[in-house]
Amino acid sequence: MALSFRICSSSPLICRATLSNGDNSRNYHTTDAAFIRRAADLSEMSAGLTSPHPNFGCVIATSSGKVAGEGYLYAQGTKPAEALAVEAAGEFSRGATAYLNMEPGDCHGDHTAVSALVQAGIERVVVGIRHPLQHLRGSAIRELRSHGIEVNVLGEDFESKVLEDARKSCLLVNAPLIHRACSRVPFSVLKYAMTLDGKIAASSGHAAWISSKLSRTRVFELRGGSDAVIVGGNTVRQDDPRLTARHGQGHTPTRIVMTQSLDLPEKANLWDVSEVSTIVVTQRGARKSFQKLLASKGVEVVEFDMLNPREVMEYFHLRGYLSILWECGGTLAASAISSSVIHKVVAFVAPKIIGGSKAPSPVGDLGMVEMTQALNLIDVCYEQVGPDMLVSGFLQPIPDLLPVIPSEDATVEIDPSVDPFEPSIIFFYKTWDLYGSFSNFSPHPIRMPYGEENDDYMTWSSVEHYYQVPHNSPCKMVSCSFKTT
Ligand SMILES: NC(=O)C1=CN([C@@H]2O[C@H](COP(=O)(O)OP(=O)(O)OC[C@H]3O[C@@H](n4cnc5c(N)ncnc54)[C@H](OP(=O)(O)O)[C@@H]3O)[C@@H](O)[C@H]2O)C=CC1
Ligand SMILES: Nc1c(N[C@@H]2O[C@H](COP(=O)(O)O)[C@@H](O)[C@H]2O)[nH]c(=O)[nH]c1=O
Repeated sequence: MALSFRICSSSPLICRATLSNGDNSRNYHTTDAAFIRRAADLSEMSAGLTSPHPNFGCVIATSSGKVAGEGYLYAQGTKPAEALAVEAAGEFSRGATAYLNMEPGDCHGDHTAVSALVQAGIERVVVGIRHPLQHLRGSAIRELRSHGIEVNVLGEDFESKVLEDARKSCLLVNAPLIHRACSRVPFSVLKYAMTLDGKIAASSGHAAWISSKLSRTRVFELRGGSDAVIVGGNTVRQDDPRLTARHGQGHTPTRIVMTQSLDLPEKANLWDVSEVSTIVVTQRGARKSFQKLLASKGVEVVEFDMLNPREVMEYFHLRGYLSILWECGGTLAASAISSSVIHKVVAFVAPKIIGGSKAPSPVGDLGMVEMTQALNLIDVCYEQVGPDMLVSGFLQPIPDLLPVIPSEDATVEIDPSVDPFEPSIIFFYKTWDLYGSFSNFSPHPIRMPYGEENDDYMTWSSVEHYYQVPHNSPCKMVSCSFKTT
């Protein structure tokens, strides 16, 4: 059975989906699957810009299978995909079906997405996946149903191979958020370019360039879709990289350098933070004078008692980072894989041979001695990019939301033996949780009275800014009158 999209320019309808042969229920599933996939594709158009929110896409289709309107969330804080789609569809929304790659995050009293669908007269909503965050999960679906709208969730209300594939595309476009919901580290992708004989540089360390220009543009896109790019100290010394996204649009990720020695050059492209910030993570106490030099250039230095990929990733998870692109050499890559923080691998293989028994390879020592120990990638994809072959796959599967996160109605205590009010346990607010505005890293400002008898108020950009105020400052907290905006 085939589904085709035909462009129609004479009306606000964008295109028409037509089905050929097959029985009705299969047609029904195929249509739903195709529109859900389209919603997932749309949602990915703003990858990197919506973080820490998910990528949302919405397609409004009439009962005759015509697309009446489409929308996707452009960036954090902009109009929801659902509102844009019903605006585009206009009167065609009445009685239509809305396809959403993900249940809307009906967050902190903001009902814009649900209201837009209800007010537009949508009759049925098909949802690819429920919202992965526990406190948002199920609320929008319940709200829509309370307005008499039929809501179908893929994998819950009906199942078939074609719908399962569509659901998978919804999991893929929001893999970073789903990992956030289920683990304590950001979603990490290890990317490298290697020659056909498996080298990521010549034995001299020279690596510019292995992959083609077209492949490197794809890398810029990957960077643009990530919250941060990370390299090891040796890559900074060898390559003096910029690590910017230069594909001409969108977001540029934070650059992170992981170095134990802090033995880095005084001048480097990464120390130019005029357009993008750089964070250097290092061992506590390493080269204090160099730390000062970096700070004077505007580079943030974060010291760790135990500098290893897991500690570093847990730290960036707490800072709200959703996705990290590892562009390091084999030494750090091996350490990151061994620490189980790499979820996906993206390799550009160039049809070149450089040779050299000492030339570096993409992954250093993992301590494996037999081929049976090799890590097998799953969901592997192959794509030709110019002269190169792009091979990608997952080292860890995307957690399946169905069994891992129960719906809000069926929520049970994860560990009933842990009492959240036990005094010895400290719980930190996270930006994406309920009351996330109290997190140190939330961008919400806080406002405090300046003194006991003074009507003046001081405002700090975030809780972290407030924390940085010296304890003996007259600005210190005198009463607990938090006002978050
Ligand atoms: N073709 C490609 O895609 C790429 C090629 N390259 C090439 O690879 C070569 C560099 O490879 P490589 O030396 O492996 O570089 P890495 O980027 O892996 O850097 C290794 C360094 O990372 C730092 N580090 C911090 N913590 C750890 C840890 N827990 N485990 C391991 N390392 C840690 C150390 O820095 P420190 O010594 O400062 O303490 C270490 O020396 C260069 O020739 C470069 O051109 C690099 C990236 C991609
Ligand atoms: N040599 C090599 C790559 N090398 C990676 O790209 C970094 C340089 O980035 P930039 O300075 O922003 O252009 C370098 O430090 C290393 O991490 N990448 C690739 O896609 N293909 C290549 O052939």
